[in-house]
Amino acid sequence: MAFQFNFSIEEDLENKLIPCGDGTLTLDSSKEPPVSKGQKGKQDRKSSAELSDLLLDGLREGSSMGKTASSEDTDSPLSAADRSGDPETCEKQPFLRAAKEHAMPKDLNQVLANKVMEMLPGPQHVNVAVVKTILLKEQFPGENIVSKSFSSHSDLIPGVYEGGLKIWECTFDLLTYFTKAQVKFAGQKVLDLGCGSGLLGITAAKGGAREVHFQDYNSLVIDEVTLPNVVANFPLKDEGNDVNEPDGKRQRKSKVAQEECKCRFFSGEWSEFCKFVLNEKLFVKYDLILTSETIYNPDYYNTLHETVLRLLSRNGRVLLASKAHYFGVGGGVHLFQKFVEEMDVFETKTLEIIDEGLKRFLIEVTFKYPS
Ligand SMILES: C[S@@+](CC[C@H](N)C(=O)[O-])C[C@H]1O[C@@H](n2cnc3c(N)ncnc32)[C@H](O)[C@@H]1O
Repeated sequence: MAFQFNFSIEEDLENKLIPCGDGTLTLDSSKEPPVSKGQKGKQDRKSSAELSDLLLDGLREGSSMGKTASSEDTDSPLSAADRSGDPETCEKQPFLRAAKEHAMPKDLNQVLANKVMEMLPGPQHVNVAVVKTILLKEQFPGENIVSKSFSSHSDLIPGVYEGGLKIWECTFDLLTYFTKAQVKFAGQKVLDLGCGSGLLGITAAKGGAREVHFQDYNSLVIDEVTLPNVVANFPLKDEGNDVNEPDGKRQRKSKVAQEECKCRFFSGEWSEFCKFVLNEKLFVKYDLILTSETIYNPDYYNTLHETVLRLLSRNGRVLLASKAHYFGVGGGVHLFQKFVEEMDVFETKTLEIIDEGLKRFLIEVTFKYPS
C-alpha cells in the first residue's frame, strides 16, 4: 500500500531541520532551501528523505519528552480563539482543550497549498511532517505549537502540544501489523485516536472502513497534517497523482472518496472529544480504535481509559502501539497494562513485541465481558 505524505514548508525558508544529539531538532540556516509544490518534479527527492531519516534518528536516540507548560503561556489551551466546547469547564481545568470538529474544506487545492508531497512505497518507510515556525506564527497565533516545541527542545509539551506533528515510530509497527495479521477494516467504524499524521485511519479507510474519525489534541495538527494527508490520499486513490487539476474535478473526486468512507476530523482533549461526539443524538460507538504512542503520560491514563470505555462498542477492540517506556514522562506499556488491570473493565493481550533497542509493543484491548 502506498501513502501520500505532505510536508508544509514555507517557500522562502532557507533553513533545514537538523537533529541534536539529544533527539531534539534545530534549524540550520546553512542548508539548501526545501522543495516547494511547484518545483516538486525537478527537485532531488533525497533531501526530504534525508531529512526524514535524520529526524527519525533523532527520535530513536531518545526524545526529550515531558517538559511542563509554563503557566505564563500566552498560547495556552485556553486560547479563546480555539474554544468551542464548554468554556467554563475549560477555565477551571486548564489542560482541557475544548473539542471541535474540523470540516473538510471545499477547496482542496487550498488544503494542499504549500505542501510537499511524497509517495511512500510502504509502511516500512519513514517520513515526517514539518511545519515551519514563521508560517505558524503568522497563521495560527493561538496555537504556535511548533515554535514552542523548538524553543523548549521538546517533542511534546503536555497540555500545549502533544506530539502530533511528526510521525512516531510505533505507527509503522501498527501499519506493518495490519498487513501481517490481515486486519479487516471493511464495514467498520474506526477511530484513529491521537492521530497525528492520520496514517492508521487512512489505512483503515483504504481498507474499506465505513467511517473513520480522526482525533488529535491540537487543531493545528488536524488542519495542517491530518486533513492534508487524507485529502492527498483519497481523491487521488485510483486516479493518478496530479494535484494541479482544476478545482471542480478535485472536489468531485473528494466527494466520491467521502461517500465511500465518511471521514471526520476532531481536535481537543480526550474527555472533551468524548463529550462532543456523545452529544450527537445518533452517535454509534466505534468497532475499532487505533492508537499509537498515546500512553506516554500516566496522568492521562484515567481519561484515556474513560474515553475508550465510553466510545468503544461492547464487541469492539483497541489496537494500541507503544514503546516499553517513555523516559522523562514515565508512562509505558507495563504501567498502562497495570492500570487497565486495576480498573477491571478491559483485558489486554500482547500481540507483538518489537525488540529493537528500546522495546516496542502492540497490544489489543477488549472488554472483559463483551455483550
Ligand atoms: C506522541 S503523539 C503520536 C501521534 C501519532 N499517533 C503517531 O504515532 O505518530 C500523541 C498523540 O496523542 C494525542 N494525545 C495525547 N494526549 C492526549 C490527550 N490528553 N487528549 C487528546 N489527545 C491526546 C495527541 O494529539 C498526539 O497526536
